[in-house]
Amino acid sequence: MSGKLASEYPSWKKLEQIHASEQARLVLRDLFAQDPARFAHFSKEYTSPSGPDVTFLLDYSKNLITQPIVDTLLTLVREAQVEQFRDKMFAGEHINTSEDRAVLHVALRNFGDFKIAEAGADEVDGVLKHIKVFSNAVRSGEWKGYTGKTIDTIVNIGIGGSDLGPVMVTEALKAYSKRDLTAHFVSNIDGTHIAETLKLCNPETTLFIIASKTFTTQETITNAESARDWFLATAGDKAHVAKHFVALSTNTAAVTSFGIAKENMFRFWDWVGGRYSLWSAIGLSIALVIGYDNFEELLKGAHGMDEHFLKTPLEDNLPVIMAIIGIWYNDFYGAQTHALLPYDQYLHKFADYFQQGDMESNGKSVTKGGQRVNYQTGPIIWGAAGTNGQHSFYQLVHQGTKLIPADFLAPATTHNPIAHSKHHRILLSNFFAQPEALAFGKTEEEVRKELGPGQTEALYKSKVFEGNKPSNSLMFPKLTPATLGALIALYEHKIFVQGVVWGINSFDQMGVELGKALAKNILVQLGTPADVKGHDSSTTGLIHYYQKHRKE
Ligand SMILES: O=P(O)(O)OC[C@H]1O[C@H](O)[C@H](O)[C@@H](O)[C@@H]1O
Repeated sequence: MSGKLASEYPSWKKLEQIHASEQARLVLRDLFAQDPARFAHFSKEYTSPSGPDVTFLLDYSKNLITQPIVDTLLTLVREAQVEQFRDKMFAGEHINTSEDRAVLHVALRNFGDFKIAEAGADEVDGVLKHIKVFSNAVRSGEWKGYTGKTIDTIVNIGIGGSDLGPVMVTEALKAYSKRDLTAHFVSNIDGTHIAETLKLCNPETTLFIIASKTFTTQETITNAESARDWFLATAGDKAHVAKHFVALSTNTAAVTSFGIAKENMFRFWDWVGGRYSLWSAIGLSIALVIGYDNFEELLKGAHGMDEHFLKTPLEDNLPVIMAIIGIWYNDFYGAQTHALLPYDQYLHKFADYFQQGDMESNGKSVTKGGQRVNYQTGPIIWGAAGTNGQHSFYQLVHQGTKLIPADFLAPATTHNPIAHSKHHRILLSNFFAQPEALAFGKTEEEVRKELGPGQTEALYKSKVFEGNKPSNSLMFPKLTPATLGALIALYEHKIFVQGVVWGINSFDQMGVELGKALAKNILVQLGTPADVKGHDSSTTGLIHYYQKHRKE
């Protein structure tokens, strides 16, 4: 984030040379054969330095790396001044330069530990208390709807960072949820999303949570207005809105003008980026679903990782290690994507969540100093929960032409040990088998031996697995709130490190603006063909087609 081009660092050139000269020798079969202690050399166990117990194992031995490569990548991290920028972030310096803002999601889970000098950082505790009191009141049934009934349904209306974090975490921690409180999440402007959700709700027992940092997002405000109309169609009196609508926002004026009382607004601050906001008031739906104490465990688990990131030497620093491995493939091997593959059904939204977390952060092509980069920045993030992916896209990962680095994640113990954990043992056998198959493959010799003579050459060849496909494996004892908090923070800091090395601003999102502006312009032209002006022939043709075929 110094704004310098990463390719100008001496170690970048060195890494290019190493890649060119060593690539042919970076073969996992050989690397493991040469070093029987490779696992010990390239794996680390994390233990939370404070707060609730969190441990996990990061095995990064199945990567196309050697110690000199790791050392050179760490030098790159030093040359890019990652440690200095990390310290600036924790101190509240305005490292989001384009918006002149601090980047302080770490302050939301700090519990008075690090000293942070930024307006609002001292208000975090007050908001947490507000979340605690409110979520307890709703969960206990003390908070009543306008006809005196207990709330049994919550609907979070938000999009992007005001949706994905709560969705991912409430799914991930479903085992901790209050089963008689149903949670829905409405994000899409497509009326189908709110309409189908409202069919499942009773206005007397539903609480709407309007989650929007800016409170100006078109999707969220439109959905919130439709929800309010639906509610008032039954409730009648506008005064009842106070019992059924709360807001999570930084924009008090817009919240009150929507009709939500000030005391029903949960605040946060401009130094919380949308995609880093689940730790803030945006987490209210999480606290409602899993209870405030579990929400606090999530935050404390993340805080432990913050401390680890802040205080651990680079060579043992897990976010740094994951970041440099990613850079190695992204920038020197030309890998375009990175797959997140949790072998845990509860984590089925993990990749969706980090699509925004990573791609909105590091999807930039200009440095902080305004120079066009001459290397690859953020990877395409994708993935799905195992074993589902094995039956759809793993074929390409194993035998396709692309290099797809992947992270495999799994808990040692399941929350659902049905059939004496038979399911879990089968799940884990796949979790162990896939990285092994990717790394070591199957040689033609092995295939020939297996099939015997007399087969076509094409058949022998089609059954060869080249192997040498890299992956990280991340295993933890059980998916607890604190463990999840630590895992999310691990990836957040990985993204930070990569952004600093690439010299980009990971904390703005200018790239989403153009489409928004064009859509606004088009919205007022949708009436008649004569209104459609100023577009290329393709866009004009598409709008005309719509105008010809619409029924309403
Ligand atoms: O929370 P809001 O202000 O409604 O913003 C919701 C989302 O809007 C935009 O799409 C931004 O790019 C996202 O980062 C943000 O999370």
